[in-house]
Formats: sequence, structure tokens, C-alpha cells
Amino acid sequence: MNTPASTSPGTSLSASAREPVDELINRLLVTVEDFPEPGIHFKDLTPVFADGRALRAVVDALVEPFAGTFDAVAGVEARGFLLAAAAAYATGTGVVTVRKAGKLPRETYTVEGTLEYGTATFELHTDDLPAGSRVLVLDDVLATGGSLSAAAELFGRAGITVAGFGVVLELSELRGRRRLGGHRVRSLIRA
Ligand SMILES: O=P(O)(O)OC[C@H]1O[C@H](OP(=O)(O)OP(=O)(O)O)[C@H](O)[C@@H]1O
Ligand SMILES: Nc1ncnc2[nH]cnc12
Repeated sequence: MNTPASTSPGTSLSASAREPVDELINRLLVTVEDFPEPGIHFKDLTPVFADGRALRAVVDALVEPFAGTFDAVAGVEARGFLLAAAAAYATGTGVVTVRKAGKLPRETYTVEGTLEYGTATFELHTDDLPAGSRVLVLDDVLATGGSLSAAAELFGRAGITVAGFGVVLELSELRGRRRLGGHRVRSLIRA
């Protein structure tokens, strides 16, 4: 059963129905057992993204606590891209991509990450944002924290300040938050 995160704002309501955003997410997300491998309880948020009201409520709730603290939004491949582009559009900022290895065409910083299922190498263009910029990093799920800690390291190498991390769902038992140092982390629900 999913429970609201302690950092979850009970006051973040979807625009029209006034349904709390955590309830909206819990109603729409689907748990798929043994995907992509045995033993994983996969939390599928695609129904949340497919619902226009839910997508808007989620994006609004993720950016609201960081208002005025960031110059750009970053998305972590692949599902983080959906949130980051929407958040950048909503806040009038630009979007940058933290990509899996081999996808970015120009010079990159490169960091290895260990994830809930497997490992991945993440890359960031060295010149996507000027040093000194402040970036809000979004993804759909915080599990072990391998992806977001790799993103933090990439931005650190680029001299870019991480204003905070925003995720729709935090898998608390995997303790990913501990790998994110002193950064602000906003999760809309915990499971
Ligand atoms: O906290 P972690 O253990 O790093 O896990 C979280 C990451 O895992 C998932 O991505 P996945 O690697 O499955 O890639 P995808 O978005 O391309 O499907 C999810 O979208 C996060 O990016
Ligand atoms: N259990 C999970 N469900 C969905 N996305 C994930 N990313 C890492 N672990 C995950």
C-alpha cells in the first residue's frame, strides 16, 4: 500500500477536482510484479502521465517548493524527461537531459551509477548550462538513489548547483535519499 510522504503537501490539490495530488497518484499508479526481473515490484507511473489533470498536478507540486531557486530543469533518462520538459515549460526555464551513455553527441561528463536493477552510465553535456547555474533535477522514481546521485555528481563536475531533486514516488525501503547528501528532496508519495 502506498502512503503519503511526510514531505508531501496535503494542500497540493489538482486544479479542477481538488483531489490531493498524493491521492491522485495512488489511484492511478499500477504495481507490476517481477518486472523487469524477478523480485522487483515495479511501480508504473505511465497512467499518471497519461492523465492530463494528474500530470499537471504532479508537475505543479514538484516545482512549487523550489519556486525561484532554479534557472533550469533537468530530467533523468528516460521517464524524467517527461516531467522535466513539462516543468521547464510551466516555469519558463530551459530543460537539460541527463542521458544514458552514448546518446549525447558532444563532449560529456560521465558517471557510473548502480540502480535497483543493474547499473547504468549517465552523461551530461559539458556546456549545456553555464557554471554557477542552479538546476532542479526531476525523475519519476527514487529507488536506490543511484540515478539521482549520478546526476548530482555530473552537475557538480560542471560547476552547476543542484537546487533540489523532485520525484513522484520514493521507494523508502531502498533508502535512496541517503545517497543524495544534503540536497533538498521532494517526493509526492512514498511506497
Ligand atoms: O534510484 P534508482 O535505483 O537509480 O532508480 C530510479 C531510476 O530507475 C528508473 O529508470 P530506469 O533506469 O529503469 O530507466 P528508464 O527511465 O529509461 O526506464 C527510474 O525512472 C529512475 O530513473
Ligand atoms: N521498483 C521500481 N519501479 C519503477 N521504477 C523503478 N526504478 C527503480 N526501481 C523501480
